[in-house]
Amino acid sequence: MGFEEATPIQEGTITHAMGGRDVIGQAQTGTGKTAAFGIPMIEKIDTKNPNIQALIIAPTRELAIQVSEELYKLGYDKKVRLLSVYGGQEIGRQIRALKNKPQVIVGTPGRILDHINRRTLKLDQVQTLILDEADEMLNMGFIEDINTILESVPPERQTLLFSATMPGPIRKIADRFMKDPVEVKIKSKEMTVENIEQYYVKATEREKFDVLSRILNVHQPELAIIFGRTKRRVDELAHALSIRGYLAEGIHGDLSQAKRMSVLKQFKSNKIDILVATDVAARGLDISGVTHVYNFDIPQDPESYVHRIGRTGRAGKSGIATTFVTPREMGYLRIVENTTKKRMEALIPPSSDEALVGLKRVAVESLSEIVNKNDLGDYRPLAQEMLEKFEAVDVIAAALKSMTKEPDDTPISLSEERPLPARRERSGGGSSRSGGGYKGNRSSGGGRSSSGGRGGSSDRGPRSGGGSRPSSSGRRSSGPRDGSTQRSTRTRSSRSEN
Ligand SMILES: Nc1ncnc2c1ncn2[C@@H]1O[C@H](COP(=O)(O)OP(=O)(O)OP(=O)(O)O)[C@@H](O)[C@H]1O
Ligand SMILES: [Mg+2]
Repeated sequence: MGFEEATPIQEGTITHAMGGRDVIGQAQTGTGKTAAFGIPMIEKIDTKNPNIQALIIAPTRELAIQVSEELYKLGYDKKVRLLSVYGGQEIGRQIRALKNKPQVIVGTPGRILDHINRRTLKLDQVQTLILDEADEMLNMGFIEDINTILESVPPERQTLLFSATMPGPIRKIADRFMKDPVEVKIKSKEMTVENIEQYYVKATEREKFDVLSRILNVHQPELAIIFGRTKRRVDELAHALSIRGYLAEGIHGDLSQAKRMSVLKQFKSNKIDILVATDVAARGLDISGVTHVYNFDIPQDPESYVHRIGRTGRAGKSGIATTFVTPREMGYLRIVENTTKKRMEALIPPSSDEALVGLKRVAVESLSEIVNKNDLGDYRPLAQEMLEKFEAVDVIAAALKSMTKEPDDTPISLSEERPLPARRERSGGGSSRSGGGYKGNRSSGGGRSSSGGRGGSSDRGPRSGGGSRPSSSGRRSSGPRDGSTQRSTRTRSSRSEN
């Protein structure tokens, strides 16, 4: 795969895992945790044994697909048979594929459970169980599903658990599911990788969009991800950006699986420059070349911030993260900084003149590129003709002028998002969160109709915190990512979300 040396988390965990120990691995985003669990897992597979020998559970469909792609590469020479099972894909096809004796299964909790219930997935020979992003699966309320899945896996298995963040309650999972695990935590001063420059921009809710477009014109990101708080927000932002001429598409949990995959594919192949996303795209996704991450809405908790900005600056590359904060939300900014142990630098929003400078620079770049291609054929005689009439510098200036995309002020409409409830800075840092309650408990989503008026539904899991957290109101959305869906009332269609 062209790797030259092991990353620290790989160096720290592979030997233990090969020795059969249970391992908890924590390291910053983009530092190769997939291969850290993937290599020992693949090494252990007996290719002559037709049974399922390893099960990897990931929180989202996109992640399940991506992890299986990386494992496929790792197991390619050994000819390990691998299958991914996730919601949104036709179950009949998966059932047929399961008959081809895969040895490794990568899946999302809901769909794995579905197959267990249909008796189409036999896990009694599993020797390695891996939980990727275990804390997110807690956030999403998958704890009971995971419990049930674990009952179908032999207790003498090896268990590996990996994530960039490990809030306290994850230890409970470890106590419950793991045997004397080795904990490998790659120590670093900060929770986020050094090669991500981190900025914040103070702007009111009304100013945000124009400030964003000016910043985009100055930054000229090659590939950017913009995070919005709710599904509606993401839809509106993607639409508004398209109106202003940016190549942007939205991705969130209400879109069909086919749409989610096609948007990601377009983004990976540079057909769109900007991916607008809810937290669905925040975890684990490894898209090379993401140069910029924007938090159009500041995330509600520090872990989410860490994962969101970790979509850039991966595998040693550099990246820039910019977080918008409304004046009332400054407390959240401090909470994030206390947790990550890293100060964000204030970014002064560029003026429209400065944004124009950025646009002019783009024109210069594209003109230079055309010159360098040296494919001007019959344009040259026309150029000669013009040069007889005008000064060369004027002709070039005119060309640049006509190529410069003047800042677009086509009106757009964006529903106002209420700021997060005012929250004071807490001392101590660490895994600071409100209400003392951990957000992972599905049944603790009390007070969920208390913040009436906040539009759009969150695309993340349930939250506790005594109703102080924003929650979905009005619109009902499906899927376990929606905190408003109580376990007991969970429908089949919501199950198939994952
Ligand atoms: N030893 C290595 N040398 C160079 N690149 C590597 C190495 N190991 C993994 N990579 C690459 O680094 C990128 C990030 O890896 P990966 O997605 O596993 O990160 P991660 O730690 O799981 O991040 P996250 O916390 O966001 O899930 C991938 O493209 C992967 O192929
Ligand atoms: Mg990962």
